[in-house]
Order: sequence, then C-alpha cells, then structure tokens
Amino acid sequence: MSTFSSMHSPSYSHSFICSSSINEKKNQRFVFSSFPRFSVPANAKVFLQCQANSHQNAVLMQDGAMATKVSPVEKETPIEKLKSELLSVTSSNEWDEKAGFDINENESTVSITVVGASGDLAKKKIFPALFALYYEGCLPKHFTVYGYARSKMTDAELRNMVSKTLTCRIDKRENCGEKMEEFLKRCFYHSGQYDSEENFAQLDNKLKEHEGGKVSNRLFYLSIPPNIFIDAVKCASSSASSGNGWTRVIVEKPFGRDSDSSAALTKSLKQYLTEDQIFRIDHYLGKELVENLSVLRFSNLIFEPLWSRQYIRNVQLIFSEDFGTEGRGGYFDHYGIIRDIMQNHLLQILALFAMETPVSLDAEDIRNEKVKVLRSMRPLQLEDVVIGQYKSHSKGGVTYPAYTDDKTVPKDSLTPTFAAAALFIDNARWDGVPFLMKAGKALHNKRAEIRVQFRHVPGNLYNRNFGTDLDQATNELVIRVQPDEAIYLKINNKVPGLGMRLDCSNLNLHYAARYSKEIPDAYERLLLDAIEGERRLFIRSDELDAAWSLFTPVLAELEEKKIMPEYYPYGSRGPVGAHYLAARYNVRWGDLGLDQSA
Ligand SMILES: NC(=O)C1=CN([C@@H]2O[C@H](COP(=O)(O)OP(=O)(O)OC[C@H]3O[C@@H](n4cnc5c(N)ncnc54)[C@H](OP(=O)(O)O)[C@@H]3O)[C@@H](O)[C@H]2O)C=CC1
Ligand SMILES: O=C1O[C@H](COP(=O)(O)O)[C@@H](O)[C@H](O)[C@H]1O
Repeated sequence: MSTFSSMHSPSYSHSFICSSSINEKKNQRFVFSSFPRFSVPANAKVFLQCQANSHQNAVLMQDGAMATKVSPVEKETPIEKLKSELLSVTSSNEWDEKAGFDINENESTVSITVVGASGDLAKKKIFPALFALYYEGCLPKHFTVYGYARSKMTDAELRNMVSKTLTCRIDKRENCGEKMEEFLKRCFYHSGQYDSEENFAQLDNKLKEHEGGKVSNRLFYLSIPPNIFIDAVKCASSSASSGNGWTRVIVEKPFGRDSDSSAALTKSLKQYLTEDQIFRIDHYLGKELVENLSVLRFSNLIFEPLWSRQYIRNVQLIFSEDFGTEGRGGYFDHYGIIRDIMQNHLLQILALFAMETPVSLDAEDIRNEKVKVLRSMRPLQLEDVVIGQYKSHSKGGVTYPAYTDDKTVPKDSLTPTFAAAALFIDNARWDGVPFLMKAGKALHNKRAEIRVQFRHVPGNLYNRNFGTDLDQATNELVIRVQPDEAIYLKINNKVPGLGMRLDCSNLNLHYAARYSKEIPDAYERLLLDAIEGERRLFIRSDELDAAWSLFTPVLAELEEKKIMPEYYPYGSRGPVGAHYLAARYNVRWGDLGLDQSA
C-alpha cells in the first residue's frame, strides 16, 4: 500500500501520489506539512493519482488529508481549478462544516476547551493525549488549550497539574521536558459554573484574546458527569460558540441509561447543536487494533470469504480488568457493567466485525453499515445473560475488597460488575452464529480481545490425532486489542520428526516485535479526528438508538426482577455461570489459558 508521498517531476512544481488508505492520514500529515495546500505557485499543477477506486475522486487537502466528496478531479488539475472546486464544495455545504478547509493555516486557530478539567479523565487521558499530539507535531499551528471547571485554579496551577499527569507514552522521549514547557505555555484555565452563561461568556472573551481576530475553530470536550452535560452544552453554545469557524463538542459516555434516557439526551443536545457538531466518543474505536479490524477484513483476501456462518462457529468479545471499581463506585453503581462496557465498547467492536463491506471508507458509509448490522440483531434475552458481582478475597496476605465495600455503593447493591451474554445477528451472513460477550471488573487479568472460532474441518483425515477434544484443533483467530497488541491465528501443524504427531501453533503478528513505533493512545487518535472533523470513529445518534434497543429490555428486566448476581472472588475468572451459558451454545471460552499467547 502506498502512502502519500511527494515527488518532483520536471513538468510540475509539486506532484503527489495519494494513498489508498485514509488510515495513513497521520503519516500523510507529516509528509505534507511542508507543502501547505495552496502555497504552490498559482500556475502549478497538482498531479492526483489515487490507487483505490473509492478514492478516484479524492483531492489532496490541507495537511495531506483527503476529501472524497468532490466531483472527479482530472489527473492534471491546475491548482486554481482545484481551489475553486474545493470552494464550491464547501460553500454548498456538501462537505460538512468547512472541515479541514482552512485556506491558510496562518489565518485560523483551534481552541480546545476541556470542560471538567479538574477531573479524573481530563488528568488521566485528555491532557496527556493533547500533549502527545503536540509533541508529534499533529496540532494546528495556532492552538490554545483551556481548562474549564468550578475548582479555583490559576493558569500556573493548571499547568502544574497537567505536568504532573504526564503519564503518556511521550514522557521518556527525547526533548520531552522542553516540548512540555512549550505545550504548557499554550494551556490556560478559566473557573466557572457549568450552568452559567456569564461564566462561558467570560471564557469566550479569553478565547477571543488568544484567537487574535483569526478564524476561530472551537472544540469543547465534555469531561463531566452526565447530569450536567446539557447545562454545559447550552451555555457553551449560546455564549462561547465560534462566530466565524466551526464549533464541535465531544461528549463522553454514558449516553443515557436506556433507550428513553438516551433519546432524551440526544433531543436536548440537538436543541443546541446539530448532529454534525456532536462527537460521541467511544474510546475503544480509537484503539489501534479496533481500527485495524476493517483493514484485516477488507484488505486480505484470505479472511473475508471465511467471514460468515459457513466457516465461523462463534465469535467471542472479551473484556476483563484486574481491578475493581474503587474510586468510581458511585458512578458505576448507577450503570453496571452491561452499560459501562457491553452496550458501547464491545457492541461497537461487534458491529465493525460483523458489518457488510461499506461503500467506501467515508464516515457515513461505515456508520450506515454499522447501523444495519445492529438493527439486524435480536434484543438480548434474559436467559442469555449471566451477571456477577465481585466479593472480597484474601490472597498472599492481602485482602481485596468486595464491590459493596466501597462507601459510595449501597451494601445491598445488585449491580453487576461482571456479565456474559449471547447475542445473535439475524441476517444471511450470521444466522445462528453466537456472538458471546464477557466483561468483568476485578478479574484475574486485564485484557480485551476478539476470538473467532472456526468450524471443525469436515472429514478431517487427522481427526484421530486430536483425540476426543476437537476444540483443541479448531482454528482460532485472536485479535488482542490490549495489552500487548497482537493478531494471531491458531493452526495445526506436524511436530517435526519421523513420527506423525500434531501440534497447535500460532501464526503471530505481535505488534511490539513487528513495529518499533509506539502505538498511540486511543484518545490521541480521537481528539485529532475531532479537530479534523473526521467522524468515522464517533457514534451517530441512530447507531446509539440501535445499540440501546438491544440492551434496554434486558436491563429493565434485570432491575425489575431484582436478579441476584453470582458472586465471584476478587481476582478470579468470574462466575461459573458464564461457562454454562457458553456451553448452551456449544462454545468454550477461548481465554481459558490453553493457547500459547493467552
Ligand atoms: N474517568 C474515566 O476513566 C472515564 C470517564 N468517562 C466519562 O467521562 C466523564 C468525566 O469523567 P471523570 O473525569 O471521571 O469525572 P469526575 O467525577 O472526575 O468529574 C469531572 C469534573 O466534573 C466536576 N464535577 C464532578 N461532579 C460534579 C457534580 N455533581 N456537579 C457538577 N460538577 C461536578 C468536577 O470538577 P469541578 O468540581 O472542579 O467543577 C470534576 O473534577 C464522565 O462522563 C464519565 O462517565 C468515560 C470513560 C472513562
Ligand atoms: O469506558 C470505560 O473504559 C475503561 C476501560 O478502558 P481501557 O481503555 O483502560 O481499557 C473502564 O475501566 C471504565 O469502567 C469504563 O467506563
């Protein structure tokens, strides 16, 4: 696959080859940072050659990004024609919100306001991700970061707080200290209430000072509890929206507790924002291996033909954490593991895994396919769910707390900290294939993975070499999202030697061994996408509705019937009921530690 690269040709002052993959956008940015889009001489020609059919119409945009929704561009398009082409597209609103359409980077600014800047997520993820983007040269030339929260803090105190939370992947890199100093100079703080238009208007004045009359693009990241989302959106949109550029809002989950509350949240958000301005974040979509899922499926001939009920016996989506809800018990008790992990992170992965081939890599095309597959799914049934809650456990002289030992959790709470579920997609491709999900807190390890178990080989000549356990010989594809990212395929092979003994081995793409480059944090990718107006990895409202309608009935039933969770010891593998559920569908969980990489 080619990447964007620049070449010099005798007839054109600059010419370009564009990539068939939008995924390489970040590389493109680097390649092109020295070639601002319209800084080439007016009579220069731009040579656009796109190798993938889907991008025949692509044109090179600022920073090397691509726009695909423009009419065909001739191979040798004079720069002036290209320019007017782009202008006509943006002015007709065909291409949303002038995304990435800063004619001259010197004339525009981006202000990123972290609302809830004093909080856990801001410190743990958002500021480190912004710094990593700055370090990598990915933020626009003119940017300002504002922290906004009720806590009283000076700019210096915010900077001090941010510098202490530098736990990102950059912290041991060359010149990190220097870059950090530069970054901190661009960070400011404004203390205000979330429901005060006056306080947001003060923020607006401060932002204007930094923007210095340039086109102002503004991104608000709502890193606050959900009960104050709407107040903050209302005030930000009425008093601190950009007057001449774009305004976008990243909304953190939870997006409601069920179909009704989610619809109400969407309705309220849409009183103040258009759908195009709302970026609902699911940070699992920003994880490297989740992004790679489509590449694996759609760019390898060997997988797509097998990707159906004909060859796949079951699919498992597994999430486990080796710590409890300590410190977040208050939030968690209101939601539980099904809402916290399954309805969003695991379901999003499932949708990407199971969707049909999208028309293109365009955000709307991908999200259309995700909605279709979600709408083909059967709502989850109570008999297809097992719930659990962790209890205290002592090991090696250490006593680990029970979920209900948290002071913010009611002693008689039935909230599940573990759940296993069997879901089904009633379409031609997946009819009858169980999609098993398992998610839990305070388990024996921290892991997120997708396991695809293929069917047994019919009439296998080597059956007797496997003994009675045919499952051992089943091909399995494992996509380990974290930690230690890997994609491996379990195959059967002969043990070398004169005899005929069979073994099961892994064809292993182990990222750390294959690539020396660090994997960016999910929040880096998603923040950058939001700045660039790229919606592919954000959740559209109809996707959200479809996701909630799968889980809402069972969540209501669990609560109404006060279903007791099965208790499991902190640090264990979770309730045994999960195994019975899988066995009902002839499935054995793949994470039992039998394979070499488990
Ligand atoms: N933390 C995490 O790992 C994750 C969090 N999320 C979501 O991100 C958002 C932020 O999470 P997190 O940082 O943990 O949240 P916090 O509880 O840390 O809250 C963030 C900030 O909001 C303000 N705040 C807290 N409670 C209230 C309240 N009742 N009324 C008004 N203001 C309040 C506080 O700032 P101040 O008092 O200074 O105004 C606080 O620092 C939430 O929606 C959460 O669900 C999503 C995924 C993971
Ligand atoms: O959204 C959430 O995700 C985290 C897990 O995220 P990860 O990137 O560390 O795997 C989870 O701990 C939290 O409960 C949930 O709200």
